Amino acid sequence: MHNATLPRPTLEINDVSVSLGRGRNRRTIIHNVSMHITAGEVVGIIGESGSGKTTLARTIVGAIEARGGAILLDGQTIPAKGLDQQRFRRKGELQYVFQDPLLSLNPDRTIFWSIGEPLVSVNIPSHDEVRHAMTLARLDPGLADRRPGEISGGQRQRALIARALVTRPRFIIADEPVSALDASIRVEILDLLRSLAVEQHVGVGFISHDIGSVAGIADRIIVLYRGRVVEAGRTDQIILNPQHPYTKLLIGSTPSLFSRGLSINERIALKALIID
Ligand SMILES: Nc1ncnc2c1ncn2[C@@H]1O[C@H](COP(=O)(O)OP(=O)(O)OP(=O)(O)O)[C@@H](O)[C@H]1O
Repeated sequence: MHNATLPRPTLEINDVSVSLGRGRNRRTIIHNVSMHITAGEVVGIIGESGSGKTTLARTIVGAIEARGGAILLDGQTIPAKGLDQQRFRRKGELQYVFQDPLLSLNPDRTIFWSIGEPLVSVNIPSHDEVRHAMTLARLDPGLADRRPGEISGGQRQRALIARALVTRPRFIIADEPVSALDASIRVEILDLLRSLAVEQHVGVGFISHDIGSVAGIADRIIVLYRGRVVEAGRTDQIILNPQHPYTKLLIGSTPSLFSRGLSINERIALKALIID
């Protein structure tokens, strides 16, 4: 049921369960997960490898059908399948950024083509729309005619973010968007995602196995463990006063820089010093 007390616009994940695999191998990967993301905030979703982060992300964006529960945008259930779902996805209000830009960008096409592609089903992408998305993603519009192999890894990640931004989404789910990047580029992408939330009022779901990155960018954190939310709260609360043993373990291995009352921007800057 929609929670009437939530501020809007809000993306709500309501008691969602997901089962994957066939026959005897079928098992439940996500167990009754509830969470929400409000426009203008970054919500970190943290968990170790295999905890179900990608499955949850793909379910939120409609690539996997939930077994139970609902996903709502502004109180309206997002259609789980069929034409209604296609119609919803075409509007591009909810976008997904993958970890690996090389897998997501067509190697034979220009960056311009890849960024404009999500618009193709609605209209022919204009130069202005693509340039605007590139500018928002802090990607030099002069790179529009290059192929993915002709730009750097950081630029490719920005191209992927521009591709998500071209439909002017209200929510972006970014799945390990910085894991494959060098430390300094990682910080730039974290800063970019943070700015999209604060300046463009986009709601960002930021998925990572790295508590340092999540703590550097998120307003709130959700801790996923074996497909269940074991802890959720404001970032400083979770970092300074973790309750669940698994969260304690995650935080125990992270330097204590976060416990000194630093602002998010200071944390993002410091992240450059403590990564890896
Ligand atoms: N199509 C599938 N069929 C069956 N099991 C699957 C399928 N996809 C994922 N799983 C299982 O679901 C569990 C969660 O996987 P998922 O990729 O969501 O985790 P994750 O937290 O994103 O991990 P990582 O950080 O390594 O990407 C894993 O045990 C995985 O083996």
